[in-house]
Amino acid sequence: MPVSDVREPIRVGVLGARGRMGIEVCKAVDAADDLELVAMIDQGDGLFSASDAGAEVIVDFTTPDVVMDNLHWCVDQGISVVVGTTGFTEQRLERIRGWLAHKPGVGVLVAPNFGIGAVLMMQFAAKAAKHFESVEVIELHHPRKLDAPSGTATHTAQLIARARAEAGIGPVPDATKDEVDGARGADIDGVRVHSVRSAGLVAHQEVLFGTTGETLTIRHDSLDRASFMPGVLLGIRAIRDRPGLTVGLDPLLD
Ligand SMILES: NC(=O)C1=CN([C@@H]2O[C@H](COP(=O)(O)OP(=O)(O)OC[C@H]3O[C@@H](n4cnc5c(N)ncnc54)[C@H](O)[C@@H]3O)[C@@H](O)[C@H]2O)C=CC1
Ligand SMILES: O=C(O)C1=N[C@H](C(=O)O)C[C@H](O)C1
Repeated sequence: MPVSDVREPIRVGVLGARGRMGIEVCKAVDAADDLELVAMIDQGDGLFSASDAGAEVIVDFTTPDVVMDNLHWCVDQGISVVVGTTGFTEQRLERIRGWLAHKPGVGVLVAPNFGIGAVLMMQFAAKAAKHFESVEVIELHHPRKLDAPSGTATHTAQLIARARAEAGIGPVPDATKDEVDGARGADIDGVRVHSVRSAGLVAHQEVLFGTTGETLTIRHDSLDRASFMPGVLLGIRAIRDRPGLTVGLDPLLD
């Protein structure tokens, strides 16, 4: 191979490196020939060790309450970021766009779910949405998850709501009066979302559609956190060539 074709490995830092996802990401980066794990940072470690180590891409799997500060710092340093942490509202995404406007070479990927099957599940749900009058989302996760509903469920509900609005479908029919708060789940843009937490689960979601005489259930199961790694590695490899904000893994899979 000519010398000019040999690319240096991408230098990667991981935030939340001692967490469930962080540990898995460190293993996956370490095992990839074209990536070099240069910084493993968790709570209490300084972010500066990532820039000192020359990280070119940082992966963030931390918590919704710290991720914006982490991201702001990375963008300020000119480091591209792959973010799996949840808690992203449209207001948060807009703030990131504002930071990136001053850093034209920097890319940020925010993906509610890096599982390829989960991305397809969301796409299939968005496609099915206009054909069914009823829809509910049920997400099921391990009991140590800090947030509810999951980022994936929120994103799915938003996609479904947008597809219904574009197709001119009215509200989901529902004559039920809540006798107990929460019995009908959370309302996200008019779509009911139910959160189940149980030992033994990792990350799962069902989207249940219904119309006259038929139902359609679209279900995805992440049985192991290894399921997220192909998507995370894809993001790391792509993000330096995608300046600005990318939301969701979809454009990288096309
Ligand atoms: N987008 C996706 O595909 C996926 C997203 N997630 C999301 O990723 C996030 C992390 O999930 P888990 O790994 O299960 O949680 P976890 O609680 O196991 O790990 C979070 C880690 O972040 C660390 N941390 C907290 N503050 C920090 C800071 N300021 N700097 C550096 N590290 C800090 C914690 O000490 C902990 O080790 C959650 O928001 C979860 O919903 C989880 C799985 C897949
Ligand atoms: O906390 C988790 O575990 C997961 N979080 C993400 C979410 O909230 O959607 C992705 C996946 O569901 C696993």
